Amino acid sequence: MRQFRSLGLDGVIEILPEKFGDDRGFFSETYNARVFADDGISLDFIQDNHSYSAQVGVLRGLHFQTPPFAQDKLVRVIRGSVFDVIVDIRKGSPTFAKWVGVEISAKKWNQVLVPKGFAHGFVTLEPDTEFLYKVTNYYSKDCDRSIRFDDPDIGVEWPVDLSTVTLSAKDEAAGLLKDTETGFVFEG
Ligand SMILES: Cc1cn([C@H]2C[C@H](O)[C@@H](COP(=O)(O)OP(=O)(O)O[C@H]3O[C@@H](C)C(=O)[C@@H](O)[C@H]3O)O2)c(=O)[nH]c1=O
Repeated sequence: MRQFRSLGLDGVIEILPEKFGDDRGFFSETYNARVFADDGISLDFIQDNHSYSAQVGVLRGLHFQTPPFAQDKLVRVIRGSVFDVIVDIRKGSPTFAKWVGVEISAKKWNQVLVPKGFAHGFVTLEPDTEFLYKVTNYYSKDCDRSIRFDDPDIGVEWPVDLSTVTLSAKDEAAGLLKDTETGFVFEG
């Protein structure tokens, strides 16, 4: 039985897909549209992504795409573990700039649904971490945005030494939430 658990922000949920272990190994349905629909969630995933991070402390984020390329993301880890962070960036939302964090790991076999209107990031807690996710819109370089992972107005408590994290050049140069346009209508 698949379990859904709210992580405390509107539409941000943790999913625990069932895993059937046997002598051969295991089997798991990692996505089933009907099960999501039974829980009132209808999403059209059209792209699958896979990132590999070699070291502990690789920090990717905080990312989102603006309309018309805004994305819902269903994220999971198949090797290693991450501390995953989701931030409400919907202007006017009662929880604007609030964040939640959850450990996602191959061992826990959990997933997180990150809806449109939320920025997303993670830091690896183990070397050789593989992160997989489904998204409901195509990648758009023009609509791709990054907000500083250590923005004091968000105040994410990353469980790692921030002086040693590995960032992309894009994330290194990211601006603050207050300087980021957020007045979009994130539909669907
Ligand atoms: C995200 C993405 C990147 N790319 C390319 C652009 C670039 O050359 C290279 C690496 O891209 P990035 O540095 O943006 O990759 P990364 O930092 O892993 O970006 C990802 O971070 C996590 C936290 C998310 O939430 C994702 O939505 C995505 O933004 O891959 C695509 O072709 N398609 C895609 O969907």
